[in-house]
Amino acid sequence: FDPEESCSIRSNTIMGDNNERERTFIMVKPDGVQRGLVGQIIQRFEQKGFKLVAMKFTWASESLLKEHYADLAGRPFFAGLVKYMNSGPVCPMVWEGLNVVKTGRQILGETDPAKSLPGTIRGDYCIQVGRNIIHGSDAVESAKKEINLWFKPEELIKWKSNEDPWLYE
Ligand SMILES: Nc1ncnc2c1ncn2[C@@H]1O[C@H](COP(=O)(O)OP(=O)(O)OP(=O)(O)O)[C@@H](O)[C@H]1O
Repeated sequence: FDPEESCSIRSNTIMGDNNERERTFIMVKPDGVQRGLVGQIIQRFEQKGFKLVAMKFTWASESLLKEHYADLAGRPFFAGLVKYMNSGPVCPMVWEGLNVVKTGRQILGETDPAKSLPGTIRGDYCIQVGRNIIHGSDAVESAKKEINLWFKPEELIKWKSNEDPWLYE
């Protein structure tokens, strides 16, 4: 029994070979890591049906974080944001699936945890905007930029999930 072969036969039969879908960049921030929430966060994306394409555990440099948050460089909280994001390791990931950028943001909740509904990650696990435990791309274009910034192309793993035909018509 070759699981890889069985996997590709099933997916090829039902979906064809071009089943690459939208991708988003999700990152557990240093407070999420310190508070032991990496597993819970992964579980929510997995259970929804999204497919993990890349993941690492890293302590991001200030220069990488400044580039990641370049759009916010003029904001008064920028220096504090970079310091917070550089205060410990983070867990950046790439998730794939239909509408994963928009749905991913819904799974995260609002930027400000106080405005996030229970049932969302920020609604359930955190309190303040400056310690909101997770990042998620806000658009398909920014997802592409962020994925390129945090991952090398060879770190994005191509694989076929046996769940595909049970998730998509
Ligand atoms: N008023 C604020 N005070 C402190 N930190 C803030 C404030 N506003 C935003 N931030 C921090 O900057 C991050 C980026 O802000 P942005 O407005 O881009 O929100 P977002 O896109 O929901 O967040 P993220 O990009 O982290 O998913 C927020 O997630 C939060 O950590």
